[in-house]
Amino acid sequence: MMQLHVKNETNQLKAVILGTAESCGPTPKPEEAYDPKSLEHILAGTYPVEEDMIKEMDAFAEVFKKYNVEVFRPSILEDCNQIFSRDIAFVIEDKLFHSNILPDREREFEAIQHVLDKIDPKSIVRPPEEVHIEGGDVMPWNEYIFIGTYTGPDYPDYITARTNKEAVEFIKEQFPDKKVKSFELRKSNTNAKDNALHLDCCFQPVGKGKAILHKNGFLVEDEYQWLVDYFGKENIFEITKDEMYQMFSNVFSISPEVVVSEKNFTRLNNWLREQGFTVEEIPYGEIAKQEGLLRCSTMPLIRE
Ligand SMILES: NC(=O)NCCC[C@H](N)C(=O)O
Repeated sequence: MMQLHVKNETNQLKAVILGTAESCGPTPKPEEAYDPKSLEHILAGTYPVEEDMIKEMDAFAEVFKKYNVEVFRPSILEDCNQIFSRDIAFVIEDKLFHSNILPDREREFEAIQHVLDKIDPKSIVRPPEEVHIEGGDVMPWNEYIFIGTYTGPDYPDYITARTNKEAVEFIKEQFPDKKVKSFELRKSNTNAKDNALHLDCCFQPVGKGKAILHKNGFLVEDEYQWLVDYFGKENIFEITKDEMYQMFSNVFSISPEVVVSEKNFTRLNNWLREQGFTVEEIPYGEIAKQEGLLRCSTMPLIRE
């Protein structure tokens, strides 16, 4: 049996699910897009092709190999986009939660059954139907759990709003000893630069107490300010609107010392190195066109 263990975003990674771009299907029709950045590339004729995305994910898998991380891949479903494993499930402490994801993406979960079979069924939790939640919005951070949400009355109008207020209440009930801190995110179905699709699209902790952050991703200034005060201004790398769009906050920590990042994120990668991190740079610019990057492609199962 596999013993799940995830307390935060950065402890030494031992086992992870990494998505796959194999058999991800043809370019979607505009009406099939479920995020504005994919839509933009569908309309411009620049939507990424399978072969290029497979190469990018292979490079990511190589980094895991270098650091002796055990990697599981989803089984391949025909013509199904399975790149973003992060959202379909998430682990907090010793429990794996089966996300109530966008219905268009529900199929992706069945492809990790071979991993679920290794886990004690008592450790697998399916939230009730009214709880909408995706792993990109959930970040365990030691005594805290950070959650990105959207609670406006127009929630049903946003295909980009994935985690609702029922989810925040549900996580609070599941972890009464943790401090659950939620953040209202800015949503746009049509403009990717004004859309924080998930919390990890505008914020992510790195190391033991630093963070990457973008102010405009947050709807409530006090909530953004809470993060600045919690981490300390000197420990924050504030990214621009364009850098959020490029997915700068969606790098991925293998340990408190090692961060996997996109090779063209020069300003961020230099800052990380100045802070003492080892930066493993890989190409991920094609996958970025689907409004997800490295954190989105992974689902950690065990961190030390
Ligand atoms: N955690 C993430 O931010 N995941 C990225 C998911 C992108 C995908 N195109 C979606 O809209 O669901």
